[in-house]
Amino acid sequence: MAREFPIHDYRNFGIMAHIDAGKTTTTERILYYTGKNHKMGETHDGASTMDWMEQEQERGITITSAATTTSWKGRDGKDRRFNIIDTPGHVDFTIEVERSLRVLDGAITLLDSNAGVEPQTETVWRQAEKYHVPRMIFCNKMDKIGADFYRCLEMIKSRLGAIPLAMQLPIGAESDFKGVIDLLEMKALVWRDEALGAQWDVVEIPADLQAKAEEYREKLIETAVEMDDDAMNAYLEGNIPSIDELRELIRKGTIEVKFHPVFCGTAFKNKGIQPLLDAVIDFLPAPDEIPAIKGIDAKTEAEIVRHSTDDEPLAMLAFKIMNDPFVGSLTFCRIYSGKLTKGISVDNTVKGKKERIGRMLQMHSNSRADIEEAFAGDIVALAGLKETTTGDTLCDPLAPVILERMEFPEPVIQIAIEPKTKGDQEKMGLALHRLAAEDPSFRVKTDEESGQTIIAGMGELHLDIIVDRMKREFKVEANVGAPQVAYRETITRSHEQDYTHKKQTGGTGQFARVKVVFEPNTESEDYVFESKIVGGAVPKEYIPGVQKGIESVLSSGPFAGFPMISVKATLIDGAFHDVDSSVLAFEIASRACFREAAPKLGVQLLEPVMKVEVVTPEEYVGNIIGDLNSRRGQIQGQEARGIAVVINAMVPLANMFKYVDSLRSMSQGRAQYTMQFDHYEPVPTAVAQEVQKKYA
Ligand SMILES: Nc1nc2c(ncn2[C@@H]2O[C@H](COP(=O)(O)OP(=O)(O)OP(=O)(O)O)[C@@H](O)[C@H]2O)c(=O)[nH]1
Repeated sequence: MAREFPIHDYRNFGIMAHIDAGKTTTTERILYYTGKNHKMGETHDGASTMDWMEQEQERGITITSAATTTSWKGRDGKDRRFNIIDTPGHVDFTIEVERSLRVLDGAITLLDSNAGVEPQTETVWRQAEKYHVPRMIFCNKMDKIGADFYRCLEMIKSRLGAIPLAMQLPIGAESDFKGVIDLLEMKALVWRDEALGAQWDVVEIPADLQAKAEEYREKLIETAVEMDDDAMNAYLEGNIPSIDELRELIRKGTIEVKFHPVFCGTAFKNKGIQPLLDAVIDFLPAPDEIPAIKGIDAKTEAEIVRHSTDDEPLAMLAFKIMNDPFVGSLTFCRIYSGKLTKGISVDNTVKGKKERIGRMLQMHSNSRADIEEAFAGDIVALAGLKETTTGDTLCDPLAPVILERMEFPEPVIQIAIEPKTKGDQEKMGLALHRLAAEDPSFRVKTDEESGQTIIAGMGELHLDIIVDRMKREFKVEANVGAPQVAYRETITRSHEQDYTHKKQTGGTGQFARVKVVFEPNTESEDYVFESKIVGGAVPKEYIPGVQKGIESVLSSGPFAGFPMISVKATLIDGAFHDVDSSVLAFEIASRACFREAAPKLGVQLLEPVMKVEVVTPEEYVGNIIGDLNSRRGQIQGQEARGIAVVINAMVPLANMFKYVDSLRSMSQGRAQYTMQFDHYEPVPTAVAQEVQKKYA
């Protein structure tokens, strides 16, 4: 089977919006117009087409597929393939959000034309900015009271620091919104009515808007010609580029993220969607128009690049795992290079495992197609993968590559969690298990002493979102405990300790003597054990007992019971008894030996320190820095990003609880932050004593 569409005719894009801007409505209209839909429904009335799971429809909840494949005819009459990738509504620092942004080549950002750029729009926007995703903007809800296209343009400049390129002007607004002026063609598109699938007439620009249209066309041309010196010089000499030339220039500028074409309409009243789809073809990039994906050779770790073509070896990225009521677990993958055929075996280079490609599906809005083969640029849903989790690379075993080197630091924060009703215990376990499979930075464990379920992750917000998803997606309500910092303990001094364990109460006794030097391991956080026994003072078979004995006592440090890191132990001498010595006796002796030594080792409490990045409008910088200082934070620097300011700081995790709320109130909701674990650092004495009181 050959490929259906050349790669140049693919558009893999997402629709990004804050809650309530109309993402669901717009996506539905797009799916309807792109012809794969047979039914149409409003959101929340129980019949919307994205709600393809029947029980979900009854509850009126939208479950979108991670990616929906459809097509649209360009102005040249030729079909293009669209893969519409779902972007999560929650924008936070979980791995999943980053992944979905990673696999799309371009995006449409929706604005509510009445509200303009809202704080949440800024969040979504900055996230996409980080990944350099080319974006167009659709000012939706032009039919709403208070809708103001021109204010939106202003806010794109002032709030987002971005350059808007108005491609259209609205004709009328609010209940009087009739259609749009196309500033390239200089024609008016007036919709006949508000029904779904309503036609529009292409007419002359209304006289009262002619001057304004000319003014904005000129602005458009001036911005566009900046993309090309020749075009600019020609323009300065009075030569206006042709419409096709302008399209090329705008395409270039959009793909290079120099500016953002802006459109307007109302998804709800079915106006303006089709021109937006034309614009996806005209201005958003095909997979072969963005920089090739980088990776490393799984064997040599040398950097390699994979281009968007079928001719290179297979390489794809798993970006989302979804549970499907019919097929079970589905792994959504984007193929970056090469071909994928049903039945072949591929390498999961991150896990070091093989996977067999069984059932392969392409998801449409209300149907799914079994496919035998897929190509570079495609997004496929694979059923029955066993080992693969979000973020893994699957590839040709003969050309092993890791597309993205992600290191997952140990979780630094944990909370105890229990279901609100006892009956939900099993459901909760299942839900947590699924969520952990999707997100490698999230862990679940059972506390051996208390039997409690403990969830651990990268931060408070991370765990909040997990609990929230459990409620929304798995219908399990849970009570959660207070978040706890994952402290560590270490030693700061060396000491040599001699210890003899002797127990002789009739029958076989126990005997072991060990002499151990304990010292800080300055090389790493690991526990290192070495034996310097010569001449059989401690027979070889007992030495693993010594190593194990010390290791077991390190899991709960003497200061407050936290795991110990960076300890080196060297066995230098000892003694044994022919009959009474055993591995167990040496284990017991070594444990006691460490306990005895502990008071002389200068045990110290360590806390996780987070690398925090705050992105904020300039006016809040002073307050935010002051607040970070009061949290024992150390400011590393600040820099401009667009019109926003990025503040970098190192802050102890213990002082970052509820930071999201403080930041929100300090900045009227306009600043965002991300944080990740950076290193462990000694806790100041006063704070350490508090911790000791609480935990020891
Ligand atoms: N007046 C007007 N209302 C709209 C338009 N588009 C969407 N809406 C309404 O806005 C509300 C939110 O629309 P959704 O499509 O559910 O928005 P969403 O962004 O998916 O929202 P969440 O699912 O909550 O994230 C719904 O009541 C829609 O009917 C529009 O063009 N005009």
